[in-house]
Amino acid sequence: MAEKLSPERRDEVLAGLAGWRAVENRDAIAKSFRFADFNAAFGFMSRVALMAEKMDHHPEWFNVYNRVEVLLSTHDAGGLTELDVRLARFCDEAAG
Ligand SMILES: C[C@H](O)[C@H](O)[C@H]1CNC2=NC(N)=NC(=O)C2=N1
Repeated sequence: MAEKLSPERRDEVLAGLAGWRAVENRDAIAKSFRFADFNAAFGFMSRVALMAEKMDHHPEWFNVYNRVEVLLSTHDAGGLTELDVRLARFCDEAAG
């Protein structure tokens, strides 16, 4: 199982991930993505979903029309791990 990030690594990760923020009262990161329309938002979600399955690491997310709120945390570890960092980077790539 992946290990929780050290406080130092957590700070470093947050500084390096544009638009991602620490979630209050939870060891997790979140970002709000906005797209041109629902089609673009759902395309993004499809790309992330396929990667999430491959990684066996899944986002918590919420979609309304062109907006996708993504929250990442490793449930098995009870907090942030390198798996979340990897999926966050993929989300940024998949958003274009
Ligand atoms: C049983 C299964 O492997 C686990 O529930 C996986 C699936 N996807 C997961 N996704 C996330 N974000 N965290 C997990 O701990 C996790 N665990």
